[in-house]
Amino acid sequence: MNEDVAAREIAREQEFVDTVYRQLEESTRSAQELAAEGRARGQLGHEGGLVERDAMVYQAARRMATLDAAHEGLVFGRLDMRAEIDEDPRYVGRIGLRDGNRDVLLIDWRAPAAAVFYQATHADPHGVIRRRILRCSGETVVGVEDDLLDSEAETDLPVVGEGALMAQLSRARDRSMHSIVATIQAEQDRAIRAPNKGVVLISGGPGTGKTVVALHRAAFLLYADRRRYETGGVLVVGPSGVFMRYIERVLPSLGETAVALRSLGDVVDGLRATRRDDPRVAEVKGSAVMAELLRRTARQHVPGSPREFRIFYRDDVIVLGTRDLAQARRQLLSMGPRNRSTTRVASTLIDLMWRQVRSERARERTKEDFAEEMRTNDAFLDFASSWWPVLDAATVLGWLRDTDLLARVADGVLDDEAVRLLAKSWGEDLSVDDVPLVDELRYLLGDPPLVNDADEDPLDLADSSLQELTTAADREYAGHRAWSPPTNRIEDDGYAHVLIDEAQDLTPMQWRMVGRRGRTATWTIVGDPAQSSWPVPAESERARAQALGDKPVHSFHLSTNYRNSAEIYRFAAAYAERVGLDADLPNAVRSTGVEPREVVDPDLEAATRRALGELVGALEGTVGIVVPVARRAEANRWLASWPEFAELARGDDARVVVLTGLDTKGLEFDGILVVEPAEIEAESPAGRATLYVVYTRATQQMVTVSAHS
Ligand SMILES: Nc1ncnc2c1ncn2[C@@H]1O[C@H](COP(=O)(O)OP(=O)(O)OP(=O)(O)O)[C@@H](O)[C@H]1O
Repeated sequence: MNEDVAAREIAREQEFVDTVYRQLEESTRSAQELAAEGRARGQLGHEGGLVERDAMVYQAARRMATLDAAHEGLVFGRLDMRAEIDEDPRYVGRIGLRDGNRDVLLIDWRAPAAAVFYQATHADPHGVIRRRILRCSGETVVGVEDDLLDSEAETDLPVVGEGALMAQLSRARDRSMHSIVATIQAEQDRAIRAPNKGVVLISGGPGTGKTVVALHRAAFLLYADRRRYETGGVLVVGPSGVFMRYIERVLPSLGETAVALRSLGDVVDGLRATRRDDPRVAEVKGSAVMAELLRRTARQHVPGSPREFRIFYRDDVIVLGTRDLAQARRQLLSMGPRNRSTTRVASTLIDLMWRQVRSERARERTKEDFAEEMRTNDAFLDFASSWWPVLDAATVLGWLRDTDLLARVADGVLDDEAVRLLAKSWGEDLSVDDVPLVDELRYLLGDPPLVNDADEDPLDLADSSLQELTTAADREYAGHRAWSPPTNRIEDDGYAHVLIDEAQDLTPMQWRMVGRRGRTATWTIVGDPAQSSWPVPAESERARAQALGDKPVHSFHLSTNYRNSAEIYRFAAAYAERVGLDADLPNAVRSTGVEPREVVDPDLEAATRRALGELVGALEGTVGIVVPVARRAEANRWLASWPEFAELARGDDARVVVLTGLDTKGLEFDGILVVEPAEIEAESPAGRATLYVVYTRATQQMVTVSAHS
């Protein structure tokens, strides 16, 4: 195919793309005019609805064009069909658009009419003769890539290009993930468009597109039933803040903003944790038995609360002693979550006290008189509210810092070693693994009744301190949420759809936490068991099954690795087999001719420096230096002291970064430099799976460096 043909085809497509952008301008102008007119008339009727929609479409398109300008633009696909199906070409884009006559100009990629763009194959062309992908930079078409799907069709359509998929896979990586909307493959498309019932479970080995497929599915669901998901909310959960930042631009670039993106440390509204516990501690905190330990904790006496109350009533001294209070506690706890019973405390105590009223002078009064007097008695009110205060979950978790209390509630639940680890683990701030514990306690304690559903009891302590957990910083992602802001109340925790990425890493306690947010939701769950860093998979499986209840599960499997070069993935797969990981081994399609290198050099620092120099010299994009946790500080010091990399290692979009094995989950780099892989393998019970994850992060080149062979 000569270059003239390619240039001519590009020029033709440019004409169409120009028409699309002109139409956008046009729609906006008329939208603005109509809006102004509507405002002048003081109303927006049916026309007004259309105006607003056009204006929104325009805004969305603008944002997308700037966000992903370097990759695919607003218009990215064209189908030429058999003449008996459609004589005109069909264009597919990130949003749908109509021309002045309201005829379809551009089909939204999520619309049923666009499905054929992804599902047509050589074996089954679905009436498509030629599929074309347009590469744009901003509003300019810079290339076209064609696939002739129906070679038997009589056609004079020219076929240009080498294949868009390979071009996209070979591009240099920056620090964020991109949309794959133009090159979604047929097996991925089936998972993206799966009917929204129950649970869609997407599995597949490393680099098979699980994350991108899940995100495109979120965008698809919002398109298919916008009203439901915008009001009910979509929760997307990934392993870490770094990972969430890595994927965060994909949804907006698909036109979606109504999604809450959360890392495991900030699933609970109002809490944000980034600190990770040592793996052994995380194993204790994540285990399902913590639920029993916390159930006991939530029933404890409030530390430091009064254990007795005395009051003089007429001729009687009334005493609420240990036994009475124990009885009152049992009674209140049997009525449901502790905070919900705050409105019943006064009446429960008054009942017990009234039984002690004996004197004649007192008996002249009725129980109602007595109750009335107590309800206005400051000493009684003070006692009741400090004996049975509204409890906030984080405070109750803090009770476990008391080693006696911890030993009491852990008796028969945790062994001595686990108790010791837990006792040492509490930091100044919450860790990622503390968050599900706080959430568990929130549900055990319950929310205090709201003012308007409480009765007239003066002990209605409805202004819960839980409310204070919400701050502006807690809602960094609030912009992603089109529905009402978080209230931190249990009844508002639920979402209409819950999407879990890297699901193999959720601990049982984390499954309980996300499960509470998806009781009535549909779910998308993606993961790869071989990459799991949780040491007791069977326990996690059980917790997952519980979280999902009896929802029907529809499974999809992805089988092609689009990330790693074939050379790198061969190395990783051989490792997985050698160490006995029961790995799902996908087929890596792209070969670079560059094998991974294993360097052994007693001077680890010099060898690392040399290897890094070679990688940044050979590659255009990012390089990750992956080190054992114990060497992270040292490796950062090395990097800071090497002047030749100072520029590359600076800033949020640095090309070179230092990470631990767990930090690399879900991410990818052009080059990976693994320092002391044997130590990464040895540093945690699931170290082999972690090292397998590390070995599957590079797109182009990988080097390992060890001091000893
Ligand atoms: N159809 C596709 N077209 C272009 N690129 C794709 C396609 N599918 C996947 N990719 C690319 O392959 C890489 C891996 O995708 P992704 O991270 O979603 O895989 P994953 O299965 O979640 O990986 P892992 O489990 O190893 O973290 C990404 O760079 C993604 O953009």
